[in-house]
Amino acid sequence: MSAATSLPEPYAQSPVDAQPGGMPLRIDGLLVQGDQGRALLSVPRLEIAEGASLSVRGPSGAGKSTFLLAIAGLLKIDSGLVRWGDHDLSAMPESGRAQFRRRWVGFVFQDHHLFEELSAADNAALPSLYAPPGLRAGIRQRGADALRRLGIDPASRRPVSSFSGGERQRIAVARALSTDPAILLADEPTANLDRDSADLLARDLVGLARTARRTLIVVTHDSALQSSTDRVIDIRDGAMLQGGGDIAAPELA
Ligand SMILES: Nc1ncnc2c1ncn2[C@@H]1O[C@H](COP(=O)(O)OP(=O)(O)OP(=O)(O)O)[C@@H](O)[C@H]1O
Repeated sequence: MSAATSLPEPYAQSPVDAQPGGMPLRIDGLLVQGDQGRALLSVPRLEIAEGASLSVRGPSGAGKSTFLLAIAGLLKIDSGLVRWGDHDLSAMPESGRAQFRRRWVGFVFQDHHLFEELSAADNAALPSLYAPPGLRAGIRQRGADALRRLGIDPASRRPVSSFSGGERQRIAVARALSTDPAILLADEPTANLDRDSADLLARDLVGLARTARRTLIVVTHDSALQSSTDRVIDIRDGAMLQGGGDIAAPELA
């Protein structure tokens, strides 16, 4: 397995790019409840500027994935506001949230959610199935480019079931990047990588947020990734502890 290499070109330079930049996030009084009505997550207030990057940390079971799923529109929000730019997820039905996700969000799941029988390139290009015809070739191309830069051969026809854990993780990242998302959300994106590959991926993801003004939020135990993002917040027992409030994007040099 070759080490991950850097992602040198800002994604904004792609010819199919239709994204003006990232999107600011505003959360107010967010509450997510579990099946029995137990409070799984409470976030009183959080504002993140477009182009800012944020790490979320906390012990197992604290509610980190719940936070990510809630701001991706993958969970029903019981009360409060979750708004990306002008898009109020908390007021949308599931169909509207799904549309929003396909258009604006790249999501790296903790367990990758790959299609085992498909190749790396087909997995990376999956968002093209839902995209308007005019954007499909660009998504496929961008998925293949991201795979190559992450050290995976996009020409391989092997099913992803035969790939290692770290390779699968990078395929999941390439898929999230294939649509050039305004918002990139990733659950433990470096968990299965060796130190060098993890550092390169961290640098590239944070660099992408900065140069192309994408909004990046990662759940991570990786202290190197945490320290490369603009802010770190802690979630414990379903509550945001510190570091909330306003998170600004850094000025470009
Ligand atoms: N639909 C649900 N109904 C009830 N409880 C739930 C539901 N979904 C998640 N939980 C519980 O909510 C808590 C938070 O889960 P979550 O996956 O957000 O934790 P996490 O911080 O991401 O943990 P890890 O680091 O282990 O992945 C856990 O105790 C989990 O079992």
